[in-house]
Amino acid sequence: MRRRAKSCPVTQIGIDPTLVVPPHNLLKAVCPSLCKPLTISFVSLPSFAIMCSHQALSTNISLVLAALFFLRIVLGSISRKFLSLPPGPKGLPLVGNVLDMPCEKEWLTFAQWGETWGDICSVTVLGQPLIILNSARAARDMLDKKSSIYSDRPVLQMGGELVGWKNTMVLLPYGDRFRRYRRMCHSLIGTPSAVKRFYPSEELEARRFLRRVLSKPDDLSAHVRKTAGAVILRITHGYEVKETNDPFVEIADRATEQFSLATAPGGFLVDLIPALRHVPVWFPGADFRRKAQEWSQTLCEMVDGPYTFVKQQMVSGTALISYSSAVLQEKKLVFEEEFDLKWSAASLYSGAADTTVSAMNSFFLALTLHPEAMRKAQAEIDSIVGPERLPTFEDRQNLPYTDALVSEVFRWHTVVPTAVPHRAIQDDVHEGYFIPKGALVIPNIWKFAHDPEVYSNPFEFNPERFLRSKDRTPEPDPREICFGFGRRICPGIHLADASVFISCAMSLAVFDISKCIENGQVIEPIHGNTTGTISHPEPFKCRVKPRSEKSISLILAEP
Ligand code: HEM
Repeated sequence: MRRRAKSCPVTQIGIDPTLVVPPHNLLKAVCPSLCKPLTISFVSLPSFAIMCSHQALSTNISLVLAALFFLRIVLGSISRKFLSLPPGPKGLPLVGNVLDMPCEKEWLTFAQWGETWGDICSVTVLGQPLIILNSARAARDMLDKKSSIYSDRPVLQMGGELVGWKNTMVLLPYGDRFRRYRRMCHSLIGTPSAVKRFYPSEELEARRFLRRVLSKPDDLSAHVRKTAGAVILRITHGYEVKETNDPFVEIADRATEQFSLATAPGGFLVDLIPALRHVPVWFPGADFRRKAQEWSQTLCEMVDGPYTFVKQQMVSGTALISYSSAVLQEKKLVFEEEFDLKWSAASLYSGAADTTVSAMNSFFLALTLHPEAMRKAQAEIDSIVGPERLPTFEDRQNLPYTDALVSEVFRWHTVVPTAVPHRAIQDDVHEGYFIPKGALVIPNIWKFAHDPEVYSNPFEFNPERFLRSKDRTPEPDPREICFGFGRRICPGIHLADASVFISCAMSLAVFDISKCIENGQVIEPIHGNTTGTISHPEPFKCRVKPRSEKSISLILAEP
């Protein structure tokens, strides 16, 4: 209550054009009798203007405006006392809904709450309000249309503040630095046409992927991971990874693993008691401080190593075209610009690596489970591309089924099921609910992608849902939801889409994917989702073999 009163600039109720519920209706809803004086004041304003002389008019207008201003403050603060958070399960005194919070796959519990409490529901955990959105409409209304309010990120003491991940885009507070990172990303990878300059790198790395799979098909998931790292390091820093023990890939894998540990909910007491971050490193029991120092070191190595590499390549004139070299070649950077460039490039690396791995693994799982979809896509590729070459980006527009299959991969297995929480930068009133400053808003993307009102039989893998036919209009493109919302929407959306498309199309062209047979038994894979901000399909087995001799020669041919 005290927090609301302190940070409640009530005047914004009246002047914020993004509010869905007009202030008067809102006031009427909570306290009808309070609305009257306010309405009268507005109505009577024109009659003042007609009756009075110029000076008297301006004095009167000032008085009326001052009165209105005052009334709004008073009425607004009264009204907010009557407004409540969106509905949700009732919590306990002090700790709130701690015991209701799921330990894993929180998107399933959130979706159940949505069934009971509606598209916008809430819980409070140790005083922290969480607003859960269970429909894409609600997410667009709040996070897209009111993005000036809902674009901050939570403050994480261990991972963000102490280790330093708050300097990467995903945890960067909303503000000037955030806007600079986003501007840089936008100019380099923010549109499908900007991403085109990286098509040759994408195609090259996808070919290398095919070769790795051909030589060691049993290590499929390691190849998927290596390729994701290779693609993004090439694009961000023009760096070509080594086939084994690449130092940058290793350090990045270590840093991202430490990120997961550092940001795991409940992992560190300092996240609950922020004052602990001031405990000196030498203090007995302050293991978390020493761990934070060690992890911070790894993070800095991940950020500085590839950046130093690009700079050396620029000096020697051998730098490949990349996100970093494009900026560096424009001008000499001052300290702050250099900081922005290297941390935004590292943000892209950490944002890209694990997400595309998850999408590619679900592609292989989907084809293992749905050979009919694989055969349709292969027939399409065979007829359009022919047997003499591999598919390229130029073929995409002529491969509608393959394209629909990629869309279905994004929808069927939700890579980032609950996105990353958005944080309200100020108080808001949304659809009659009070959303306090600091509330975390969580879009349940998994639910949006499996909403039976939007996607028919949502648990089926069915690329046809995205194709137009006589008796079917295509279902909505999942890219509109799977990459998040508002000013925090994934900056890698076009790059991710390009990477996943080309790897899928090339793999379909040359490999058959099927269920494994062990000791005469068919191994039936199950589509399960791992818990975590980035969810992967549960490990599964599949068999990948070249479709023909011709496929082998295509894979081995030099580009
Ligand atoms: C299948 C692939 C991917 C999916 C499904 C995905 C999804 C997402 C989602 C849901 C968010 C949170 C958006 C929000 O808070 O509303 C996000 C953020 C982010 N993604 Fe991606 N992403 C993918 C690939 C990539 C790639 C390839 C890159 C880099 C090139 C990238 C970089 C980032 C960054 C830096 C953020 C943080 C943005 C911010 O906080 O402002 N992602 N992504």
